Formats: sequence, structure tokens, C-alpha cells
Amino acid sequence: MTDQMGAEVKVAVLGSGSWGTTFANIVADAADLRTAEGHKTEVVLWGRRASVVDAINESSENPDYFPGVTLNEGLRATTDPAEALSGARVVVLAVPSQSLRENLAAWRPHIPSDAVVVSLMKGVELGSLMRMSQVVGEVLDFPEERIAVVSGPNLAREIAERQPATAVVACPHEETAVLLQDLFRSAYFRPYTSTDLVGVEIGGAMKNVIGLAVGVAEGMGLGDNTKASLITRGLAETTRLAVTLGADEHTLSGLAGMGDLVATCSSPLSRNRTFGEKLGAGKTLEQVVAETKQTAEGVKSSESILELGWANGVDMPITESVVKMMHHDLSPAQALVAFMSRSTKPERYGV
Ligand SMILES: NC(=O)C1=CN([C@@H]2O[C@H](COP(=O)(O)OP(=O)(O)OC[C@H]3O[C@@H](n4cnc5c(N)ncnc54)[C@H](O)[C@@H]3O)[C@@H](O)[C@H]2O)C=CC1
Ligand SMILES: O=C(CO)COP(=O)(O)O
Repeated sequence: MTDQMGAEVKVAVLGSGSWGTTFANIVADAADLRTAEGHKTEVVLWGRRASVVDAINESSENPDYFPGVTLNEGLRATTDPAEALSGARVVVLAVPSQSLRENLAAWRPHIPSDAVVVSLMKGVELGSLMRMSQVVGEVLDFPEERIAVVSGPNLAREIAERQPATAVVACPHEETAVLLQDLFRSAYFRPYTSTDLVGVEIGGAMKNVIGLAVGVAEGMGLGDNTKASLITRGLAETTRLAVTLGADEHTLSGLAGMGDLVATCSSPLSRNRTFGEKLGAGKTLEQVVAETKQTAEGVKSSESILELGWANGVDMPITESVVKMMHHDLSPAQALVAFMSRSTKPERYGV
């Protein structure tokens, strides 16, 4: 990337929550690798809260999300979006999906018109039913070759601890994906490229919904057959939707599909799975919402995803059950009965 963009590249990461902090740290660690090759990458993280920003600048730590984890010392943070974005060639977005449009509208005057914008978010906008890259394209009026996404089995805590992980960098314009792959590659983070933006984004958004369902099953004390069934049928549902929207079926058996689904559905670190687990164990929705401090994207995105499915004639039985549990007072026990009493069908139907 540095070869194409000059010897010095500034990367702005907007959002200093769990994934924004971790991703900024990945890019800062990756930058160290390339220093030896004569390139300089500056990484600046924008956060809303001064206390978090100060802690990152003063002690290379984000105590709210990763107490005890030492971040790269070269990582700088600021509460000023203009400062973070000034001269940035790459702008990485890591805020909750439902606030992206509002955030982008505020940041737009500061985003350099020739920047590449990268979404890390795994949601679908309520109302518009747009994927995050579509929201970026609409608000910023950027061409598709300068909008990319990163997705995959990326539980932030593990990666903040620098445990090995893989991901997919997707952009319809392969050259952009390759340039970003180089910028984000570190000793413990290995990005693959893809041109299938739709498949990568739908895989990321859907795995949160299936993660909620698997969490509910876990909370109800159900076993591995039930969870494997939900994961597998969840992948079928994800693939049906993604392919209908134009994705390559193979993307969904890759890192941003099956890979992320497995990580999310099997890990107690997943906020979506944990949310579902608490509900399945008998807590009320209000209790679980009050206890959940970080973003569990599937709760809201389940509604927009279901609508997207309906608008495109796609059968989405697990998503429908999740929406009813999250928003229409269906109990986990009722959801289970409804799911199991559906009419029988071939394993493969629809697209
Ligand atoms: N945490 C993880 O392991 C991963 C998360 N993601 C995705 O990254 C996105 C961000 O998630 P996290 O960082 O995990 O969430 P988080 O809840 O940890 O952090 C969200 C950040 O956005 C800020 N924020 C909240 N509302 C805002 C608003 N209205 N305007 C501006 N900033 C606001 C919060 O203060 C916080 O700093 C989500 O779409 C999530 O699905 C993707 C991969 C891994
Ligand atoms: O996206 C993630 C893992 O890839 C994080 O999952 P949760 O948002 O459920 O914590």
C-alpha cells in the first residue's frame, strides 16, 4: 500500500470500543513490520470518551475494554475527529451499525475525498435495509473501489492478546483489497482477499443472529446436537439470503461465513451468544439489555435482516424466531416448538 500511496500512510480508526481499539492495534503492530522496509504508517484512533483516549496515549492501554493488555506504543488516540481524519489515506469505521449514518454525516467534512474507507461493522441498517458498505457509499458518495470491508472469526479479546487469527478483506476492486491486505497483515493477523463484498457482509451480519439463537439454546441447557443443527441450518439460511443478493456461495463456507459463525456460536466471548444465553436461561429481555454494555449487533439487525429476506422472497426461519424472541415476547420454549413443528422439506431448497 505504501508503494502505491507514498512512503507515509496515515490510517484513522474511528470508534475506540472493543473492535476499533483492537483493529487499530493490529494496524500499529503491522506498521512496525513495514518500518524495516522503509515505510511509515501512522495510526490514529478516534474515541468519544476522553478518559479512554488519555489512557491509550499515556499508558498504551484501554482499561474499559482490555485492562492489562499493552497496546502498541506508536498508537495515538484523540477525541477530535478532524485531527484523526486530517491527511488520512485509509479510514476504518468501528461504531455500532445503527449509528453509522449519523456518525458519517458528522465526519464527512473531515474525510479526505481520496481516502479508502473500510467498514469493520457487522450489521444491516434498520429502515433502509442497507449493508454498511452501502451506507458508506450513499453518505460519502464514494466509488466502489474505495469502499472495503473486513470480516471473519475475529473475537476482539483474543486478537488484542495477539493470538493468531485470519480475516477477509473484501472490495469489488481486487487491487484495493490487496493493498489493504498488506497494510493490515501482522505477525498474528492474516487477512485474505475477496471481491465478494455482499457475501462477506451478509455472512458477518447473519452470524450475529445465529449466535443469538445458539446462545438461547445454550442458556436453555440444550446440547450439542441442537447447537450444531442451528449452526448448520443457520449457515443454510445465511447462504440463501447472500446468494439471492448476488453473493458467491463459496464465500459463505469461508472465513466470513462458516468461520465467523463457528467462532461466534462457540465462544463465551461473543456478546451476541452471551445475550442469547442469558435470555435462554430465563432472564427477561429488559434485564439482558440492561446488563449488556457492549454492542450485540444481532439484536437490532435481526429485524432489518428479516425484512431484507422477506423483500427478496427468502425463507428465514431462524432469523424470524430470533426477531420474535428479541422484539415480540416469544419465549425461548415457544420459539423451539415453532421451529421444530415447521413443515418438513429437503435439506437443500431455495437458491
Ligand atoms: N468486538 C468484536 O469482537 C468484533 C466486533 N465487530 C463489529 O464491530 C462493530 C463495533 O463493535 P465493537 O467495537 O465490538 O462495539 P463496542 O460496543 O465494543 O464499541 C462501540 C464503540 O462505539 C462507540 N459508540 C456507541 N454509540 C456511538 C455513537 N452513537 N456514535 C459514536 N460512537 C458510538 C462506543 O462508545 C464504543 O467506543 C460492530 O458492528 C461489531 O459487530 C467485528 C468484529 C469483531
Ligand atoms: O464479530 C465477532 C467475532 O468475529 C464478535 O462477535 P460478538 O459481536 O458477538 O461479540
